[in-house]
Amino acid sequence: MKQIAGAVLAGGESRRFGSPKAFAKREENYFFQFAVNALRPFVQDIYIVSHPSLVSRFQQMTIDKVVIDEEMYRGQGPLAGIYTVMQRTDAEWVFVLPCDMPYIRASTVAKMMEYIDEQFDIIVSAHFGDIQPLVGIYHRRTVEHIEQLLETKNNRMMSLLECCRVRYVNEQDFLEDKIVFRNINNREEYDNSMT
Ligand SMILES: Nc1nc2c(ncn2[C@@H]2O[C@H](COP(=O)(O)OP(=O)(O)OP(=O)(O)O)[C@@H](O)[C@H]2O)c(=O)[nH]1
Ligand SMILES: [Mg+2]
Repeated sequence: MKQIAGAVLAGGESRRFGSPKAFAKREENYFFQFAVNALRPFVQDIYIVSHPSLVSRFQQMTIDKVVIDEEMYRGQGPLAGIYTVMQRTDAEWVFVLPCDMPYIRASTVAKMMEYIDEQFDIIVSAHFGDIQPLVGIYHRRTVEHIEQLLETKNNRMMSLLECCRVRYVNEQDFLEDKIVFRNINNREEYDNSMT
């Protein structure tokens, strides 16, 4: 099997949520743990990529690698997180998940991985037209494009997708419960999803 690393993006500021989303809870687990647990069976290493203020908290809670966004691009969003993990790993592919999808499943990760294909640079979830760049598998060859975008302060994930060969995995490839891709941005979404 191709070498693959896991990246859990947890370097946002959770401004809308009001406290670090990675440490919000669903049942007995912290949000970031759902991403970690979903990736665990399939990847060699998992990198939690966050920012300096959260590092020690993560380190107390996990055996996985906790890294911070490269200083040069800190504050530039998820692309900076993916860039950082690609600098740390020599894995050919990086499976990216956000820290705020508390219904994500290992079975979803497994099904996405079936679409890894050297003809593509990126495999991305796009169920029912809902493109989820943060549920995606990125080949390390994309790092050059990522770097170019970050250099020019273009931080949009969609800009990366536009300049790469992307396999959009949709509901015809495999049917997944919509709840799996639910991400939590604010308190209202949290309250609605927990009740
Ligand atoms: N490593 C890293 N991850 C990020 C960065 N910005 C956002 N993320 C992560 O990307 C995912 C989606 O981001 P958002 O939903 O915007 O979360 P957020 O930025 O923490 O929240 P807001 O401040 O409300 O936008 C979350 O898992 C974030 O932790 C960043 O600069 N670096
Ligand atoms: Mg944000």
